[in-house]
Amino acid sequence: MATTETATTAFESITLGIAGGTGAGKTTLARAVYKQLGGEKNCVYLTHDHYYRDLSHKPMEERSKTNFDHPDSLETELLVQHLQELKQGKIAVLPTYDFATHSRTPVTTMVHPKKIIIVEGILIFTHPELVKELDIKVFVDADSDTRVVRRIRRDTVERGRTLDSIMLQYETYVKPMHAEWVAPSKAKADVIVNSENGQSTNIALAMLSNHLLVAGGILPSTSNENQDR
Ligand SMILES: Nc1ncnc2c1ncn2[C@@H]1O[C@H](COP(=O)(O)OP(=O)(O)O)[C@@H](O)[C@H]1O
Ligand SMILES: Nc1ccn([C@@H]2O[C@H](COP(=O)(O)O)[C@@H](O)[C@H]2O)c(=O)n1
Repeated sequence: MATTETATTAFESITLGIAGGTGAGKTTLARAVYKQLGGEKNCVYLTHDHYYRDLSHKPMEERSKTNFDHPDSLETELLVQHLQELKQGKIAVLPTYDFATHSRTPVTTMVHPKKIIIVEGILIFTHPELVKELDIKVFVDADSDTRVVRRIRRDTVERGRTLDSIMLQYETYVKPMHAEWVAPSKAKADVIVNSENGQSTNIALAMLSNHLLVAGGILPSTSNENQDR
């Protein structure tokens, strides 16, 4: 049957949301899926981390005492706007963020719409408007001891933090906000991945990649369910 395309036809894309506590392995899984699906050829990668509110107008001491684990610390409405623009086939201009200074950088990234949009962040399942935009929701789970050890390693190496500051921030904000916001948001997930277990992560990667390649129209379905009889 012939189809009629109009200028208002929505761009067909499928969105994958990856949530989970700090250090759970969200970025690792999201990057692996992105790579497996052909990288920038087929995918856009959006990290909620780049939407932290800019604190450059505040003194440094005040900035570092901010609760970055509460949903209000992020400009999620801008992420939703970008997601909607991409789904409508429009270009989106994304912010970037500097964890060392707790501020947005002057650099923006222009991204073109792609068939697969990957969105990742600790709090992405806590915002109803964002949840509505996600077709597949994955929660990456790991024990809190595992996550805190991973975070210490990462934040000292990549985010310019001291051990004392990481521990203080963890006790004051990260742990209580995880219990209040992140852990309950697991109920929104379609799939829960156990990142303590390498095999679980590998299986999830293979299943998600296969599903997205077909659902995103990159590979034809091998199922004969829909064939004419
Ligand atoms: N399944 C895993 N097994 C072992 N280490 C992992 C696993 N997933 C992530 N890591 C390591 O833990 C650290 C934090 O992972 P990351 O993906 O950045 O977590 P998140 O984005 O959830 O904060 C990284 O150093 C990463 O290499
Ligand atoms: N200026 C900031 C902003 C955020 N954080 C912490 O980042 C964590 C989320 O990132 P993950 O990659 O770990 O998921 C979150 O727990 C915030 O505490 C920060 O330290 N400084």
